[in-house]
Amino acid sequence: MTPANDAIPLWLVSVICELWFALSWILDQLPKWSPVTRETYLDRLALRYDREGEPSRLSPIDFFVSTVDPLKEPPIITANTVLSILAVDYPVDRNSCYVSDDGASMLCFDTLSETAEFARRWVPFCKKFAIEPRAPEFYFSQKIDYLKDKVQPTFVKERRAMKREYEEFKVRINGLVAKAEKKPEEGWVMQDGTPWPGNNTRDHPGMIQVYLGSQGALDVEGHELPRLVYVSREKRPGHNHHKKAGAMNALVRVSAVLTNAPFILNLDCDHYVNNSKAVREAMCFLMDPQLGKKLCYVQFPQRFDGIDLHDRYANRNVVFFDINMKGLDGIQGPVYVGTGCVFNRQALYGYDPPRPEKRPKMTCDCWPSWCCCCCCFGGGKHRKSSKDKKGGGGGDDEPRRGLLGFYKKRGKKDKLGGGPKKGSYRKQQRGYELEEIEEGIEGYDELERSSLMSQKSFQKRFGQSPVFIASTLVEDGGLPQGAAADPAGLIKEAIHVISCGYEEKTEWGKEIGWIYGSVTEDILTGFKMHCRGWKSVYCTPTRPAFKGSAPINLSDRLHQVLRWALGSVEIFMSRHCPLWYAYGGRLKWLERFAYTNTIVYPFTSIPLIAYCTIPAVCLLTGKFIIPTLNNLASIWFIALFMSIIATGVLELRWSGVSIEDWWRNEQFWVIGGVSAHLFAVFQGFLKVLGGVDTNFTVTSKAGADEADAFGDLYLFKWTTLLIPPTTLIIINMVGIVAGVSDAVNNGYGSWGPLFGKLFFSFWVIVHLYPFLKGLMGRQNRTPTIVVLWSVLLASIFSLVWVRIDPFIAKPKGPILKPCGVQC
Ligand SMILES: O=c1ccn([C@@H]2O[C@H](COP(=O)(O)OP(=O)(O)O[C@H]3O[C@H](CO)[C@@H](O)[C@H](O)[C@H]3O)[C@@H](O)[C@H]2O)c(=O)[nH]1
Ligand SMILES: [Mn+2]
Repeated sequence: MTPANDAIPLWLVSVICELWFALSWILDQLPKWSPVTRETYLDRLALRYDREGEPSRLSPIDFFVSTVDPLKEPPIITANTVLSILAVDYPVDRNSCYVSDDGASMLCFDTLSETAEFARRWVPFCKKFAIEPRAPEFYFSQKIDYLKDKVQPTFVKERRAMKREYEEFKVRINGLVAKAEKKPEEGWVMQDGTPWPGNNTRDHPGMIQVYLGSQGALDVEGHELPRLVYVSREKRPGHNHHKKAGAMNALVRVSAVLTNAPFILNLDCDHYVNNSKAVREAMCFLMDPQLGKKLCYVQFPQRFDGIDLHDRYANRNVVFFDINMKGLDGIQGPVYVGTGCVFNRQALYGYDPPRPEKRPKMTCDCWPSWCCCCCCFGGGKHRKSSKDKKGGGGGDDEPRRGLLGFYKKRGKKDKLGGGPKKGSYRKQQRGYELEEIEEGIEGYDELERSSLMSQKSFQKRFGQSPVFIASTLVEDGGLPQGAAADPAGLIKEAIHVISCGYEEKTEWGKEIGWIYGSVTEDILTGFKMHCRGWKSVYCTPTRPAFKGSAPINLSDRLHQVLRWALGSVEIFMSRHCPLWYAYGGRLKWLERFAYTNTIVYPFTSIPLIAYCTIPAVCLLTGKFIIPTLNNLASIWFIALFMSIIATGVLELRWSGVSIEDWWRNEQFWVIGGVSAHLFAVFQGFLKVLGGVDTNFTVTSKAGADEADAFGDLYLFKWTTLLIPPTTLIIINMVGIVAGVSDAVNNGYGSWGPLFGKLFFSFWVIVHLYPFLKGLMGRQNRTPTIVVLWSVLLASIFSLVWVRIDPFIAKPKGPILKPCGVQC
């Protein structure tokens, strides 16, 4: 409201930018108002479902691992992930591992055979000595005293032997990799002499191979091992395969036919199980008799190995994982981030969560829930988290009500009455009554379900597989009666459900399974579930449940961020945009805010670019956007500034995020903002506005599957990505030089205002500093072209400003230019 009269256009631009920043700040801030930290009690879970000497009643789980390109995703990494899964601390007959190979590579296939063989020794070793993590590569490379807490006398000897065997295993895998480097003329041939069906990776039949499991090999000590299944879905030219989302949906169907566990744990091929109790952690929520029924998934934070000490490009993303996600957990639940997530199979099938009975509400529905938050301001956080800690009822402020509707309930044996009477569940008495009521409506529930959905409508929804459809109706997961008796028939059906025509005219990818239409299929998939009213839970065990790898070089990182941002823009322009999708549904307001934030953030790149340019323009033209303030305005200004700092400090305090991590996050917000996000906005618009040739579409998709992400296209991409930030750095540096030399020439009087301007330029440069380091430092192929382009752009830009000076109304007297010449 206090325009800088001599620089109205600049002032206007900055006010517009500020308005957008304010809006996006609100979108980011509101969903963080009731953060939740959860605690689990594994011993109580065991008391209830997994007692010594009794058969375990823990729910079965199917692990999904996705891989696409054995050259970019090294087989030894995938093998480690698989080994860590086979060795988790969970009943073996309730654990299966499905590996999806979108690259149809025999290398991956052979690697899994070797891995299955090695698992026969690795798994009993892990279980015997309770080692962590159970991915051999990472276990053996730990720099800790491995004798600590280990009492068995044979440990040292067996560890040494195991290490040697792992080295041998690695040699074998490396041998396979070396062999795979050159494809023979006549294509690959399998060990038994038959040609590999996946020789043409774009045109091949579906392939399935089952290893281990009850009918397969036992471990060296004679115990059963979890089942391991290799799956490569059918690929034919002319079919859209929908990248990872398509691969996941194929696995959903295969696993339904072969094992049909009620829960599904999804991992990227590079994310191994770092905490062998991870599944149990998730079950603390999913098998909770009350909370569990409402949960679509339990998400774990993504943690990473092998990131540079200072995490230059904010790969760890701690601000997101330790602040935003915990905030969301207090509303309707964290977003799904693509890996490290345990799903409720029913939620993937597009069913609604159990519907609460209608009953008079005490509060008016028309008020968004954050109004209620305000009322219990202060106590909110603590009340909520302490409730959650009890494990019962969860952080759930809805009245507890009976169940009606489609939700598949746990079998009778799991009912509360059968469990221990004391301990974990505070709402036990209450829960028991409810369970009895549910018992009463159980039969009705089933009837209602089958009458609502005739066989026909089932087929329209799930596709033409009677076996699959039957599996969706099995209480408590597991195979339909009699199905298990015919393994050959099951495999045949499994091949059927991964054929590429299977999803035609069904709801797959539209309403059920992983949702298609965005390269960030994860956000979309989770969003759909939250819209249906499901809740999710964020589980953060002290020992990270899963660990993965992240791109630590600048161009790869920018490329990754570009894909995420592009995915968001795609959602923004689709029918699923959180701004207008599913009103009147059961998506909570603040959750909608958070999703809106996740998809509009790339647009912040535009004001950000303006904001990074303004300081340089100020320095070059001698104008300034901040007018001389009166007292009241200064108080407002300072108060706003202090409140922002205060929220920041509070956030860091409750989340435990360090100042350094926070600062990296700020820096990368600017770096990504002025490069990748900007490109994403343009690519997104070009894509939607239709005038885009198919080539361009391929480019944006290639980012998601890494497989085609090389060659000139890739090179071109990262060079362009680097140009805007480089240009910004250079014009700001030029601006600083110009400003200082101007002040030097004009004497001491002009130093005062200069400091203000210099401050803003420094702000830009310190934010872009990691980028500058990445550009300069140890890069082998120095991107000369980028530097040239940027210098060129920056000098043209500066010259234009100096010459035209649109913000200077009428120069009185000679003005000193950066060149130092009076003109
Ligand atoms: O056609 C494809 C393409 C990719 N993938 C798999 O998808 C996963 C993720 O790919 P990656 O290149 O590692 O992407 P990131 O950016 O590291 O992944 C994050 O972001 C993705 C969404 O953009 C999510 O799918 C991931 O789960 C999430 O970890 C990998 O396991 C791939 O093998 C496939 O299975 N089929
Ligand atoms: Mn990844």
